[in-house]
Parts: sequence; structure tokens; C-alpha cells
Amino acid sequence: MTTSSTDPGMPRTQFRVGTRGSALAVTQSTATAELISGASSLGFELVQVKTEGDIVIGPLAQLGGTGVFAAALRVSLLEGKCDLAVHSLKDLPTAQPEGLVIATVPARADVRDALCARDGLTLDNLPTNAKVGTGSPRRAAQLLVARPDLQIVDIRGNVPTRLARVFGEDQSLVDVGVGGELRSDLDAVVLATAGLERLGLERFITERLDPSIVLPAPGQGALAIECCPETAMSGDTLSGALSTVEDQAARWEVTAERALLGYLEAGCAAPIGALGRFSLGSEESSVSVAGVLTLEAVACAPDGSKMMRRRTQKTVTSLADARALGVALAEELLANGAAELAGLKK
Ligand SMILES: NCc1[nH]cc(CCC(=O)O)c1CC(=O)O
Repeated sequence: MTTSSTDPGMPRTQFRVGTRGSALAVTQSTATAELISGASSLGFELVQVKTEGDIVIGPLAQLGGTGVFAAALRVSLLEGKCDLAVHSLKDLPTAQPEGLVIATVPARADVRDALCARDGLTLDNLPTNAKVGTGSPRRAAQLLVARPDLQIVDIRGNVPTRLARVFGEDQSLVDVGVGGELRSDLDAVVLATAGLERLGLERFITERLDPSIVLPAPGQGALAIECCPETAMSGDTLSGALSTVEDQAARWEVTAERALLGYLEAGCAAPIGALGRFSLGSEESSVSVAGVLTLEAVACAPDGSKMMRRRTQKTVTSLADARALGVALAEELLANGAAELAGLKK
């Protein structure tokens, strides 16, 4: 290791970013490390961490616990094996473990889900009974609300492997790591636009699904840089660099979305969607900038037979306001029977 952490009094200039091994994780971690090093003179190296999410075989919806993707990275942070971890925010459990903080939420990518269909097809013109692959009950339920005739096929695997279920042996998918037997047996798959764009695979998108049709997962399209509080608040060059890549609008949005999800005691496998949108207000206070936060949420019966959508809006001046907005909307959903509708434990 080449860090200067052992020299007392010398600020460190070299840091380790823990990452999962998938193409998406490595791409996100690399881009984020470059973002921070571009805003500072610090150096970063990637440390690969194996996670349970990569080796468990079975439908994602049945893994039980949330956070299988994040857990090993968090252990690695707590054990001091890396200094920072870059997570997809939507894969991060809403309960914040003791000893770790989300130091930074960078600017958010496209939040929408993307239909990737054969022959340029869209949700409206997919043939009757078309086979659409997704492992997400949230996507499945909302697709069925829009198109009750669709056959939803439970799929898993990394992004290129899922695309191969529609596009087969497209060379660009082989290039990004699709292996094994390639068969195109589906008419379409639904994936997050953000992940496809980060991997340079957006040409497979045939429709970016409007949030009025398919509301994304809480945190979708956003990343979280997690570390120990001492790293985030050390007042040194790293904490300064981290704060320069913070996007306050994204932070407010995901804070409200995750407060809602946490209050519902639901995880990323629940048929719950939520999307916050922040727009800057005109007045400025010394504490923080005021803006208007709009939060929309959906709870669905997994078979798409019922859906409940609610929306709220408030001027926010603090993260506590954003959290309160999420909790208030969650309470409204619960008061109207969302837990029974969506099969939540609460
Ligand atoms: N659960 C897997 C996962 N976690 C984050 C992304 C995409 C990037 C993002 O939403 O930030 C994906 C793939 C997908 O849902 O298509």
C-alpha cells in the first residue's frame, strides 16, 4: 500500500474504494473515484469485494433480506479494508448501520425504467401476451397495470445477461461479459436507464418508461458514497473533496424516498415505487437553500390487479423536512390499506 497514513501529521493523499466485481459496480466506482479525484488532487485505487448478492442463486424477490449487494462492502468499510464504498442507492437498505454514513450523494442520473424490446417495440405496441422479463415485483406489477395481457418472466443476472434474453449474441453484450448459453427467448426486458447508460448500453432502450406509468424504485439512478464518520468529517482533503461532489437536490429527493420506504418497512423487493423531485426555491437562508420537494409513491398488488398512487408537495429547508415528507406520504398510503394491497408485513 502506498498511502501515507502511517506518517503522523502527513495528510493522506491515496484512498481505497471498495467495489463489487460486476461491470456496473466497477464502472460506477471508477467514475465516482474519477469525479472525486477531479475535484481534488487525491488518488484512488479500487479494491474488489465479493458480495453475497453475486453468488446467491434464486429469484431476487425471494432472497428475503434486503441489502445482499451492500452488506459485504459495508463489512469491508467497517474492517478498514477500504476507505469509501460506492453503492447504487436503491440497493442500500434504509436502516443506516452504526459506524457508517452516506457521506455524499452525487448528481442523479435518469431515474426512469427502460423497456428494451425486440424490433423497436414499445409498451403500447408489444404484441398481446408478449413475454417481458424482470425480477422486480415493482416493475412487474406496474407493467401489468398498464398491460394486463403481458406474461412476466422472472429473470436475474447482471445487466448484459438480461439484455441477452432479448438480443441474444449481440457482440456488444459478449464484450461486456455475457457468458454461457445465449438464447433470446423474451420479447423485452425492463432495466434501469441509469445502469444501461453507465455501461454504454443505452442503444438497447426502446422506451424510457414515463414515471406516470412505471414509478421507479426509491433511490433509482442515484449513487451513495458511504464511509466511516471519521473519514467524512475529518476536515481534511478527502472530506472537502467529497462535499464538492454532493448534489443537494439528489440528496433531498432520495432522503424523502427512503424515509417513505423505511417507514413502510419495505425493501427493494417490495412492489413499492417512489420518486421525489426537488426544484430550487428563490429565497436563500443561511442554513440551507429552500426548495419545493414533490414526492410521489405507488403501492401495487403484485399481480397488478390493484394500484394505489399518492402525491404530496412541500417547501423544504432541511433534510428533516424531506424525511417528514416521506413519512407523511407513507402514513397516507398505510391509512388507505397499502400494506394489505402490496403484501407488506406492516
Ligand atoms: N438491483 C440491481 C441494480 N441496482 C442498480 C441498478 C441500476 C442503476 C441505478 O438504478 O442506479 C441495477 C440494475 C437495474 O435495476 O436495472
